[in-house]
Amino acid sequence: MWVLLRSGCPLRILLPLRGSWMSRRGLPRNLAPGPPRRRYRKEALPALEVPVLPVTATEIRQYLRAHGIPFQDGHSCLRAPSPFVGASKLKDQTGATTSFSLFIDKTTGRFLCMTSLAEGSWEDFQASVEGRGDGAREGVLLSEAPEAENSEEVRRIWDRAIPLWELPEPEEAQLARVMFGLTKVTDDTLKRFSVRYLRPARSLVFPWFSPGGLGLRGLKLLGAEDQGGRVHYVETTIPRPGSYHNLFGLPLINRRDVEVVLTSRELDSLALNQSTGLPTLALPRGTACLPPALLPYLEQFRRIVLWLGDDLRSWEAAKLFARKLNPKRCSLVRPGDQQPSPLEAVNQGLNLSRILRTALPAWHKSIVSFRQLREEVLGELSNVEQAAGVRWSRFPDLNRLLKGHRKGELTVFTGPTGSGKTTFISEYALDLCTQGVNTLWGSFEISNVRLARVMLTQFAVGRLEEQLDKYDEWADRFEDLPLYFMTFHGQQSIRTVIDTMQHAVYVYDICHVVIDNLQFMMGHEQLSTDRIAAQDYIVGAFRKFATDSSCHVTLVIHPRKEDDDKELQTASIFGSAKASQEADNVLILQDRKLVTGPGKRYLQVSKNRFDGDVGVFPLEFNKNSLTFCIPPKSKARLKKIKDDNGLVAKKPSSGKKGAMSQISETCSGQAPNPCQPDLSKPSR
Ligand SMILES: Nc1ncnc2c1ncn2[C@@H]1O[C@H](COP(=O)(O)OP(=O)(O)OP(=O)(O)O)[C@@H](O)[C@H]1O
Repeated sequence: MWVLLRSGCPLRILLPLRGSWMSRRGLPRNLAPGPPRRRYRKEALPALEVPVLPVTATEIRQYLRAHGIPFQDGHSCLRAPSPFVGASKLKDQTGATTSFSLFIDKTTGRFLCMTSLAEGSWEDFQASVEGRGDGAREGVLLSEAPEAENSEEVRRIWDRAIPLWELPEPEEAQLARVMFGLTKVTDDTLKRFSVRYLRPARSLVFPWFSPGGLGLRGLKLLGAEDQGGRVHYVETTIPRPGSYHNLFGLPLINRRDVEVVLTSRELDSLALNQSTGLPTLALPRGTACLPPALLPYLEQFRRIVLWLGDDLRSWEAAKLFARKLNPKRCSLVRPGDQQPSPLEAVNQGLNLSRILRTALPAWHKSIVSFRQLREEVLGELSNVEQAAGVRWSRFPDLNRLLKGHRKGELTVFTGPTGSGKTTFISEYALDLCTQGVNTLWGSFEISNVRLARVMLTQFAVGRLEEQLDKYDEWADRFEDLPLYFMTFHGQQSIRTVIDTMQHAVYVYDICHVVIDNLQFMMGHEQLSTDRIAAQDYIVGAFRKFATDSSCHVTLVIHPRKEDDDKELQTASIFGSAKASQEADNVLILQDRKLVTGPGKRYLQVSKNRFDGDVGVFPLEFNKNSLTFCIPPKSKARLKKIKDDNGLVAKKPSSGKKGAMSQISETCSGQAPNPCQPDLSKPSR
């Protein structure tokens, strides 16, 4: 595949840790290519590539009309004649015209020519239309996409893999079928989808063919491990997940097909296609994301059924993806006892066509009745744990209070100047990110390089300065996290920041945005009343974004200047009471070093809209790894706080009186006196 020079930005995903028989890239050691080549990039960090001026669908239409370019309006793209196809190529093998083979994404303006596979940004397209260099107009494409460098490796693995039924030992084939749950999937189905088996890695191999059957672009290896009676699947892709854009099953789609079922796993697609005969496609990275680069391939379908899995996460992903695909053509299969994942349904002997008929339309008007909501409410009630969100692995006490990290919520985080807010929130977000929560960082105060250094240290749980030989290993793993950084530094307008966040949600399926900190969007208002009004407006904008985009926003806000020895409360957040009213959660990093000695902090949850549990727990700081943990020998433990007067629960009880016993919630809801936030520290 070829891309224009300015196009493309990396996508990232967490790969599960691999067993020792795997090389660093997850391939069997005897198949791994020689010493790892180090790729140098202009941008070391996965910074968000946001168009300078975001384009709207109306502007794209106006531009095309103004330049006399005919177009057709599609579900998520506009179709136009491609300037990247020579006249001789305008007929494909079936003789049909391919003159409208350019797909322009209505939200981002990015284009893809389905015939030549040229792609680029809206600016690239305009430049080519106006003949402004890049050679794009003449179809001279400037650089080779990175996956080409993997082609040898891909070919080598593919050639060593064989169809399951050609395995010499029938027992081995049977074992593989059992491990992958394929006992009811026929050889015919595996053959149709060109699935092979790689013996040394004991993995299924799913190919990624170029559209039009032009060759092999990549592979996905699926290994299965037995973990105490449960099968744990391990995926490895070539190229890396960020560039792995395979819609598995695409070669089997006929250009006249108008309906398709989207699944999150290749195995589900096999099962569905076999038992219903319907066209099926599997998403490249499951429920983690639907990259817009795939949307052109889905334009031909008038109806898309999303059957992504059997849990609440799959359901939420299905709703998000339907927005991108145009909800009016989407239906969703709701997870439930009688509606497991497609492969499981086949194995249980269920009727998959009947399940597909129960799919719910994704689109409804802005007013809904309980009848439309009842299925969703049932979903939440029967998956209580998942409804509570993703749980932190490093902060069990946070799970006890907040229960988890949920989409669509707004968390306000505050703490005294220099108390470690950035350091803590970095670990708090990293923890979620390592569990697959696609995260976008807006660090306006400290540079992205410095932030990434803190995060990498926290990720490796130790100082990398002293073990530079391990740097590449950790950096490789870190690079695979679904983590992005906005490139802003210093003051920014809220409009630009929200536009960037919207772009990131669309392109990278971001579920968590961290803004450090709000004061950098406040402009230069001098009067305190203007500052309060500006902050209220900004908080309102983030609140609306979180709800509308079903994305969690964590917003760091400085406290008002108060006496150093006074504890902070909800009312200490700078500005009016709007921030705490709009927030679903309020977290305060209490800096009680005077009482507890250096390094010790307390995290207080002073508002929790999900279930009302508030409380406080101690955190100990490790200066080497820049991480926080619960002090091992401390008698002070998590305390749930009922109200100003008393505790409702504590586990186990605290020893000392003092440190935490006075901390109590005083969420008065009254606007505190406006005064300046503590912005004494300059940007770093
Ligand atoms: N509990 C702690 N004990 C001692 N040092 C800490 C602790 N937490 C963080 N630090 C260190 O203090 C410094 C400042 O931390 P950080 O930037 O996270 O604070 P902050 O509250 O975000 O600051 P600001 O108010 O300027 O935004 C960092 O060098 C960090 O490593």
